[in-house]
Amino acid sequence: MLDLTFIRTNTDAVKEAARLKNNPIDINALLELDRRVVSLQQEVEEARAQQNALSKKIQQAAKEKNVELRNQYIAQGKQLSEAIKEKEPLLAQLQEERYQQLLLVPNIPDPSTPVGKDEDDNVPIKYWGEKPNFAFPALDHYDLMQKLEMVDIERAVKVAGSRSYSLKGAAARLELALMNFAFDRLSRKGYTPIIVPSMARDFAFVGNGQFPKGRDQVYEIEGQDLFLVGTAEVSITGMYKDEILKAEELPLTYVGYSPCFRQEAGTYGKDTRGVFRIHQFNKVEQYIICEADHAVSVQWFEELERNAEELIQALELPYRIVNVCTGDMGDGKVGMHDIECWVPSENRYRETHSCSYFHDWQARRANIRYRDAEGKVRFVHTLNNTAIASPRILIPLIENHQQPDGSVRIPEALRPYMGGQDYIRPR
Ligand SMILES: Nc1ncnc2c1ncn2[C@@H]1O[C@H](COS(=O)(=O)NC(=O)[C@@H](N)CO)[C@@H](O)[C@H]1O
Repeated sequence: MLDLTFIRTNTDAVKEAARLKNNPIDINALLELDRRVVSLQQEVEEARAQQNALSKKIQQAAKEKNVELRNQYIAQGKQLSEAIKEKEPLLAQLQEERYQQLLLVPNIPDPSTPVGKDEDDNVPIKYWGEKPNFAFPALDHYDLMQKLEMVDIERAVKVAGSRSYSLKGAAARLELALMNFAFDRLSRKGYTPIIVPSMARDFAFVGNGQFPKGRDQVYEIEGQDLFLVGTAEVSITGMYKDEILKAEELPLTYVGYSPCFRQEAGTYGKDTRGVFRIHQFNKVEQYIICEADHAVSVQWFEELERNAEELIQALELPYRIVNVCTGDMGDGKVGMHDIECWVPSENRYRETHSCSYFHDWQARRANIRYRDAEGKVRFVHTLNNTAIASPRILIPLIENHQQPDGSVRIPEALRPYMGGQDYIRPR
């Protein structure tokens, strides 16, 4: 959410941001509604002020035993309270409408963000690693996982419907190994490990930016104010709602973990093979709450990205980084980079990580503030990046490290988390 004063005084910049982000919000209508709220607010406040003045006059008239005048004032007072009683519900309704519209206003993208319509317009900014050159007929992740008895989709679909899966054998161990590997590396950097609720209340999704717009992607728990999170990011943002942190407590650096649940509405027929796009997965998440300073946010954005690169390089996976364009980045982001790992079977890079910074767009929605060095209360800045999301990461991991004999090499960095195992071999 943006500050209303900012929208009033930077209307063109906000309209441009909405245009660039394919956001249909009508800023003129919002400002018209805002003007109605402000003027109605003034009317109610004036009426209240008159009421106060009147009550003093009533007391004065009573003191002077001027019954005539006192009754006149009392009658005026009655008219005023009638007027206020009629205006207040309308004011409350217009304020709620204005708030709901404010939630739909996008953040202003950083000038370094490429202008574009969708992911095809994202701009590659870095490549790392040698793509494997297989001297044998390489298999895709699903064939490999089936041959190595690492997955059971049929029975999972029987239990949970489409886009479900079970990880078996080495894949089940790989997932936990990867989660631990990510937790270890980030804890060593001083990030606080935290395993957060995967169910959260409505306000956490509003604060994070998933509601109201992305509601169709979220599973709801019938009859309760509880929804399944699509990312630990939602729970961490919600944790700090309405808090005022001390400057010396910042930055908060979390390495979070949660199962993630996503409806994937609108992706029918996309990535239906294997485990690329599923309804439930596990993710280790990097999350930062820092002071409200652009340069500080950019520093953390760069650190979060470097952390993920370190993990991917340790897994020996070729990847590239793309600067996500305005049309693909979503409402809340100021800047966003996706990391895409090489998937040999598709002969292209596929997204495995997403790194974003928001300035105070989330903090304003979740009302997360801090008292700065001068004692001024300000909204914090928030950022997040994927550390490891599985089973998505298993796809490049298994495909890139497959061997001519059908085995899969486990990268050195991961072996300590796999009981020292070096290869996954067919039985
Ligand atoms: N439906 C899905 N199936 C499998 N993996 C997914 C799915 N949706 C997202 N992911 C994985 O989770 C990563 C992060 O998801 S994201 O929506 O892009 N970004 C976030 O959730 C942020 N909180 C950063 O992690 C993706 O890059 C991808 O690796």
